[in-house]
Amino acid sequence: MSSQVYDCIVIGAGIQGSCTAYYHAKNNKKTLLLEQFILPHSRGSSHGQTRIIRKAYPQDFYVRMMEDSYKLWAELEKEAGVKLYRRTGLLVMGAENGQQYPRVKDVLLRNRVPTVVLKREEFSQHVPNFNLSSGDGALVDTTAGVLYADKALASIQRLFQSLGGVIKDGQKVTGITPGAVATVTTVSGAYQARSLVITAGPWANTLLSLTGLGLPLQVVKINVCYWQEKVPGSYDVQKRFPCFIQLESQEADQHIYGLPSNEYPGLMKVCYHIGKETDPDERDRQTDQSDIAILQRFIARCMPGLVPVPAVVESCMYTLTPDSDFVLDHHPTYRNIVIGAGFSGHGFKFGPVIGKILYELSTGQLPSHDVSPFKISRFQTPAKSAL
Ligand SMILES: Cc1cc2nc3c(=O)[nH]c(=O)nc-3n(C[C@H](O)[C@H](O)[C@H](O)COP(=O)(O)OP(=O)(O)OC[C@H]3O[C@@H](n4cnc5c(N)ncnc54)[C@H](O)[C@@H]3O)c2cc1C
Ligand SMILES: O=C(O)[C@@H]1CCCC=N1
Repeated sequence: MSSQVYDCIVIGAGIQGSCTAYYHAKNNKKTLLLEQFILPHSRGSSHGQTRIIRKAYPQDFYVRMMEDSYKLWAELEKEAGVKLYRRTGLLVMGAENGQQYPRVKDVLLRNRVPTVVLKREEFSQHVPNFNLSSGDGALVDTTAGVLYADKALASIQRLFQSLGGVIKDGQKVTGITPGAVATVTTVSGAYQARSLVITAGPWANTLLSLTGLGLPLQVVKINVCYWQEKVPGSYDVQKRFPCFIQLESQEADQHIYGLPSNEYPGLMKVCYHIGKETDPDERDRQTDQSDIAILQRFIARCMPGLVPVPAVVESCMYTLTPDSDFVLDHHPTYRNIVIGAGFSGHGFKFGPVIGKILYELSTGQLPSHDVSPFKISRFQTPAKSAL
């Protein structure tokens, strides 16, 4: 066992764990970040080149957190000297008389987020090569855009190390002994700290079971599909094509979302916001493609400039809570263990603000945002008894 006692050990070096570790180190806490795989890796939820950043949400609390997150991303960008964000705008479409679109519109306008509501007759002038569904409204959250995810993750880990933080990768955590000084055992060592933060993504429940806790989380595999432009450049970021979210559609109950052609020239990323359940260690054995069939129908109808057969399919995982809101809380039995989990397919953009909140919780400070929507006690299923 290493004789050093860290202020904090963070378990899991995805975006949430890396940001949490960074804010600890920035505040002079001796911090160890443990990761099961050799970094970088593509087996969790934070890999890939791009993610959407937006304020368009149906809940005010997410808009408020995003106000902070945009500022923190800008600080990180400056500190790292790497471009992490590109503004593209986000086109949001959904039934004018539906449940979701009017709520997103109200929340954006109430929070004075720079928003353009598009009239149907001017839609195609602003958004070429896209068919707006009948009955749908459309608006643009103009400050939204693309985050360069892989670059962001690598930059934050580098900044953490430059602040004196220690990363040990290839160190799968196999045991946790809670206590005022907790011990974390990995496949090749044991480490001690006064506080622990568990940010294990799809493996959250595997880790939490080591502390006697289970959360109602469901892990699903997402087919990350890229679709070829029939005419090169039609949906290109350089031509200012926006990101989009189609809230409800005739093809699907869940959102369909897309990012302009960027990382793979001539290929636009369009995905379905749900997938089929998987064991995170067996992700590639989950071969269901029903989401791809939904996307093909949507693309054929609404995006006639794309070939309706995916050109590239990559894999990623969501860890869903029953209400799609995150878990940001203390462990119910061990106060010096803090949990960040269940980011439900929309957590990347919040990385810095989540890192800051988890740092505040683990150092006993009042969190800078209302964390009541993220408490474990909201789940009906009682937490399993502690060890
Ligand atoms: C296809 C797709 C598209 C998405 N699009 C968006 C988007 O546009 N905008 C957005 O904001 N969000 C988006 N998200 C969601 C976002 O990417 C996730 O919410 C976020 O990456 C979750 O990060 P995490 O750190 O919780 O998990 P992860 O990135 O999975 O990190 C957890 C880490 O813990 C490690 N770990 C697990 N167990 C152990 C152990 N025993 N010992 C040591 N280490 C361990 C894992 O190896 C992993 O590296 C998307 C997600 C997917 C899959
Ligand atoms: O978080 C996001 O912005 C994306 C797009 C909508 C569905 C989930 N992820």
